[in-house]
Amino acid sequence: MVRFENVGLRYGLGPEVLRDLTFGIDPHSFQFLTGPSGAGKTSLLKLLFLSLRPTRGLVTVFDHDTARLTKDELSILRRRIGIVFQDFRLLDHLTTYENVALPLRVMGKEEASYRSEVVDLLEWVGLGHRIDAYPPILSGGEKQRAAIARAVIVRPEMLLADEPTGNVDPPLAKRLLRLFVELNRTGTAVLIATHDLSLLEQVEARRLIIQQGSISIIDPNGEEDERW
Ligand SMILES: Nc1ncnc2c1ncn2[C@@H]1O[C@H](COP(=O)(O)OP(=O)(O)OP(=O)(O)O)[C@@H](O)[C@H]1O
Repeated sequence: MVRFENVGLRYGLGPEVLRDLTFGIDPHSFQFLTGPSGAGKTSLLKLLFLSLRPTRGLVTVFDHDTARLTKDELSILRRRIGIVFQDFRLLDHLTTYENVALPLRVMGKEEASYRSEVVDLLEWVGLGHRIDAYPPILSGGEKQRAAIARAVIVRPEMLLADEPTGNVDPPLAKRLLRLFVELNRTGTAVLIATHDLSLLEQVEARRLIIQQGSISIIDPNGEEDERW
């Protein structure tokens, strides 16, 4: 589904913040991305979401060499990827319901075909009472849950989440993790960037560890992954 070969990234004329990344993400797989603050997790997510291009190396997503794609082709590929940004990126002039329904509207679906699904999902993430509220009056944790609901509602082929439980308490974090696990069971490849050790302990999954811009991989058996 995704393949990185000797990928490096620098911002402007600065030092390389990611170097020599070689790894892959399989369809239907589940993995965590961990590492100290500033190690390069968000930068790696941006490469995966095709919002940044590498300064060297090869990034292949859904069998496309991303360096050869036009802007329009990139945005078509991006629709197959769901993302939960660390800063949520909800639209303040739309209600919680409208924010979550937006990707379905953009896909041209009729509201009657998705309304109950959106409402059910909002109730599941504990936002049933916030359906008609606008983002500026939501708490950080409520915004985070709305952002997660917006990313999962379309059942993307790959879901990327940047610290998706950073603003909620442990029981709610567990519930949100279950949502990601369920989504993964229905076929979505999931990658969750997190510092939260208790989250990592709840699911036996592959770990991509970024340290000082380099990657190492631990498979669910606790051994170095030999495939890449
Ligand atoms: N737009 C940018 N311009 C210049 N440098 C940047 C930019 N974005 C990130 N960096 C630098 O790249 C490095 C990696 O940052 P990144 O945000 O990817 O780390 P992170 O692992 O996600 O950190 P955190 O866990 O704190 O969110 C840092 O040194 C950061 O200062």
